[in-house]
Order: sequence, then structure tokens, then C-alpha cells
Amino acid sequence: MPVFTGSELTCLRGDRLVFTGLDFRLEPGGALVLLGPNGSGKSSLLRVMGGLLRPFRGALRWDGALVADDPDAHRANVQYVGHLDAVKPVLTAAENLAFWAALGGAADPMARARDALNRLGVPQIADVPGRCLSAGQKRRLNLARLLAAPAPLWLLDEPTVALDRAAIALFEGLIAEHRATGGMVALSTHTDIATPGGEELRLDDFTPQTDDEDDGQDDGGQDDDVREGAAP
Ligand SMILES: Nc1ncnc2c1ncn2[C@@H]1O[C@H](COP(=O)(O)OP(=O)(O)OP(=O)(O)O)[C@@H](O)[C@H]1O
Repeated sequence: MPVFTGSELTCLRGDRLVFTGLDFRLEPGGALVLLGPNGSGKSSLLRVMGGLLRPFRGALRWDGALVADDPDAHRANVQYVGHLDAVKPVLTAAENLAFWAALGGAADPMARARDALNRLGVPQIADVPGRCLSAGQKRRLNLARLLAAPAPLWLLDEPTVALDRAAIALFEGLIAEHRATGGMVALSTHTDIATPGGEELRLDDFTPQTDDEDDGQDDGGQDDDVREGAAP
């Protein structure tokens, strides 16, 4: 079973040093809960962990091997669900999900997609076009990717936004199941998500002290996300 670590990570976005000197360690079955105020770097760290954004300094290791040596292999270990829902409006929910299932190598992507929607408690949206889904339904559809295209490491950016209580409880159960089979999860949140035995990482502990405001410059799209952004 792999161990995933980051050591002495520094993240630069635009001209801004977001965090520095950050270490983490995820063991099989582990959970890392990223906390901190808006702009403290939770999403940035998740993207670094997923190989979607290069750290300015520091190293990520998967089972001891440097992620930077083979970023493509690392992306195969990861399922990243960002806070923007990647849903193609003209495709049905099942078709959207089947795209991800096919990318994940499912033999029957449509069957896998329908099964995942059932597990997320929304079988009734399978044939509904993406443009007609509610915010919470879109969120459940995106989280269903975790089941439709399984990967050992789940990276989840504010995964419970727009979910109702029942969906949050169901989702917490999925995280527990994933961890029970040796899976790992890192998630950012501003609310409580039950992750028993999980470790909390406060991003503001690694923010360099400065009075400078963000200069507002985009970092040039270097972190364009293949898996999230290239929806079907
Ligand atoms: N594409 C980008 N280009 C330049 N700077 C960026 C970019 N994306 C984010 N930043 C900056 O990086 C810093 C960290 O942002 P990030 O989104 O990681 O924070 P966060 O902790 O996830 O915030 P929130 O709780 O609001 O989601 C912020 O100062 C933000 O302005």
C-alpha cells in the first residue's frame, strides 16, 4: 500500500507566496482535512497534491518515488473533484459520468455511471441533461466520479458545498468505505465533515507573514486541469 508525502512544499501563485515549509503524510486509510481562511491556499495545496500545479519548492513522493519524475503516473493515482462542477450541459447526467468512467477504464462505462448515481442516491437524474440539474444534483454527479473512476487518492475541494444533510451523511459514509479499503483522502472544507482519525492541517500556519495584498495577477493558467476542466 502506498504512502503519499509532501516535504518542504512552497507554493507561489502569480507573485504571491501562498504557503511555505509545508509537510504532510498520508498513509493508507488516512485522511487530511485542510482548514484555513479564504485565500490561505487549500485549493492550491490540493492542486499541488494532484500534480495539477507545480510546487515552487519541495517534493511530493508516492511510495517513495518522486512524483515530479512521472507526473502522468501520479495523475492515475488521483481522483480530483474541484469546487467547480464539471458538467456538460447538453449531456445527461449518466452520459457525463460515463465519460469519466471510460477515462477510468471501465469495461461498461454507462453501467458504471448508473451504478455510481445509484450509490449517490440520485438514480432519477440519470437521463436528465446537465443544464437541468440543481446545484446539489450537480455536486452529487461530480462526487459520483469517485466511484465511477476509482483511484486510491481522493482530492476534494469543498466537496459538501450545496449538499443537503442526507447527502453529506451519505458522502461521509463513502469516505469511510474508501478509507477502510486503504484509500486516502485530502479535502478542504469550511464546515464539519466527519473524518474519524483524520489529521487537520491549517494552511494559515504556513502562510508567510506579509502586509502585501494579493496583486491580482493570474498565474498564467499553468494549472489547467485535464481531469476537471476537460469535461466531455
Ligand atoms: N490562478 C491563479 N493565479 C494567481 N493567483 C491565484 C490563482 N488562484 C488562486 N490564487 C491565489 O492563491 C491564493 C490561495 O488561493 P486558494 O484558492 O488556494 O485558497 P483557498 O484557501 O482554497 O481559498 P477559499 O477558502 O476561498 O476557497 C489566493 O491569494 C489567491 O488569490
